[in-house]
Amino acid sequence: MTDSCLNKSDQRSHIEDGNSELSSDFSILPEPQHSCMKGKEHLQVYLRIRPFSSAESSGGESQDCVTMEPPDTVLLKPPSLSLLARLSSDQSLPQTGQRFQFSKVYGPETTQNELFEGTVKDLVKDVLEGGNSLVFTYGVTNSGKTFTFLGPDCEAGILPRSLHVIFSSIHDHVFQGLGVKPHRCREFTVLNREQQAEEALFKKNLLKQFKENEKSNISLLNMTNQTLLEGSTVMGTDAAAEDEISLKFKPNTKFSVWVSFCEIYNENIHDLLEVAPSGAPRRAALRLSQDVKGNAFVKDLHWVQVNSAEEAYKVVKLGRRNQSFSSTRLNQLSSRSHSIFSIRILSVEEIEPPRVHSISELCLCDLAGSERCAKTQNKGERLKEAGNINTSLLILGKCIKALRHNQQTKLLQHVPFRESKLTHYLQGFFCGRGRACMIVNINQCASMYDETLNVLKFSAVAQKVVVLISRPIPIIPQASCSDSSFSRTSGRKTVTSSSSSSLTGWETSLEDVQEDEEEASLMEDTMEQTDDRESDESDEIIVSKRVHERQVALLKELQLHLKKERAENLLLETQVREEVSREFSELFSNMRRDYEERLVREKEILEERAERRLEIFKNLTKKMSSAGSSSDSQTMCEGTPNNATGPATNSIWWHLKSYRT
Ligand SMILES: Nc1ncnc2c1ncn2[C@@H]1O[C@H](COP(=O)(O)OP(=O)(O)OP(=O)(O)O)[C@@H](O)[C@H]1O
Repeated sequence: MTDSCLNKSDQRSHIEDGNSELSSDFSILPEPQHSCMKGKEHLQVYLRIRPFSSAESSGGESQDCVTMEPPDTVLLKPPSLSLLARLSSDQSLPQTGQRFQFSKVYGPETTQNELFEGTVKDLVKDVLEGGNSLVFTYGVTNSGKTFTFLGPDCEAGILPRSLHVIFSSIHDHVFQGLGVKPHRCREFTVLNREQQAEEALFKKNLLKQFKENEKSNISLLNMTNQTLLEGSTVMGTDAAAEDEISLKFKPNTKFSVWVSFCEIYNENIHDLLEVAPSGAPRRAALRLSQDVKGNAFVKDLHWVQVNSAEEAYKVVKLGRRNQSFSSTRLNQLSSRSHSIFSIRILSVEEIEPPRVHSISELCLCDLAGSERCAKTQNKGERLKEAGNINTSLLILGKCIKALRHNQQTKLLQHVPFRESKLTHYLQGFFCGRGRACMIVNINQCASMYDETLNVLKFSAVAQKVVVLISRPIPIIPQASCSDSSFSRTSGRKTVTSSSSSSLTGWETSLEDVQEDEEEASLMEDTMEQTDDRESDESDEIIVSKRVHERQVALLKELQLHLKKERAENLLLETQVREEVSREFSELFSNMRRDYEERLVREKEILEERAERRLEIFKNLTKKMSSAGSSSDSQTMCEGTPNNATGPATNSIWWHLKSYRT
């Protein structure tokens, strides 16, 4: 049953793709109007400076280009050999350097734990409380993004630390059932027994694959001398009891945690948890779809339910193993794709059937590094990868710039979210889905000065972008089954708590549901499904009529309110349109008047000039006839004045010449 539900909704997604709301592309991040909005804040931008490697130190890379000015500023000075420095020395200009400000700057000595505590932990807390958050690492190749994101086992990065904190905070409140699963972008689906068995099998096979791969991982590690894929424990010995976040647990409420892992490689999305077809070099490309609200989600992406941080970490490692990375001149283990690890937490009331109260998400992205092909000396496939990486990062830059522009001026600029898969996927987080944080990584190498300067300039713009933070409206927990279900025998369709809440999200409200016909019909589909499922169970009346009537009355009242609001909006829009067209026609008629006046003036000037020339010509002919000398006139016709003919002839010759030119 749910299968067909999924199919239908998936088909719908295709249609929605075309109907997506363009308005969000012009997002100016308006004042929060929605009841679920919490506020707005600047995009948090943190800077991490990685230490020199021994090879870099001995190779003369250390030229004091980067100076930290704690807590939030960095000074970048050109090295003696950089292009800019050459220019400035040529022109005898002082080499001053540029200052950049961040939310906070973390120096080379910063430990992984200090960075996590100062940047991501707060976002994890927010997600555990029902919010949505995005964290992404940004920087040039070999700047330490993957180290920050994942890190070696002995120095776990932000991803394993987030998993550790999530599970140590919810400890014995993990919902281990497979009855509810995240669906699309902000919904969930209820699984029947068969589907639950399929989920369990998929997870079992995945973890089995992990075991099989462990041996080959170790041989890979020996080859590359990297530890990113090693081991199976989260954070090794670094884990501490104080890492957990204290939460207020509602009675009977548990947390169902699901994870997914995908990469964007050469503008194609691949599921890193999918087994590649035998012989195929790569997994099938997945589609980026949208729900009716224009929220992007990856269609057919696998979501795996995890019961512990260790289990989740195994999934991370397995996905990482499938990710595209290769050796370039600048980095032995360079990520050739943007990887996106998502953790969705469903807050579930443990009753029969389970009821979902909220869905929240922590999205962690490790972006591939921008690179100069002259420096990496990439060729063939690597060059193509680099081109795609640079293009998508460029578009991210354009989006950030346009968002910033739209916040500063009234004239809205198009935000090109859809020009790359990465920005399209992340769009929601820049337009009110939740909090966003960027960790900018730089290395201090003198040879990377120009690239680092560009990264810092981009960060300075990003730092000023304001993002809306919305919180999901919690689904009001219903006291009992009888309060939440409609009677079959009263001629209505059965709605279980799950279907009524399957539209949960950061921007779902009654308004959304009623406004959107597609959403409503989707809800009806779900109703039908549930209807069939319930029909097997009982025909009993399980409705509290009083509650039902109250809800119907509320619904009618809201509908009326909505109609009124729509009418008002329509009126306002008409007025605005009229005003705009009036202003434009006034502008055009003014322009026309101006042009006409100019034309008249030009005509007058031309006439005046023509008359003057005629006058000159007449005078000339008069003078010529009075001069009378045939030899003079002959000389004039040949175009050469003759000194012997006297000043009058010369002056005529000069006038004629100037008249010709
Ligand atoms: N804070 C740090 N402390 C110690 N070593 C670091 C640190 N950050 C990065 N490194 C080391 O620097 C090298 C490059 O780091 P990393 O692979 O994370 O770069 P990257 O930005 O992800 O590169 P790419 O974009 O090419 O994948 C690695 O050897 C890593 O171990």
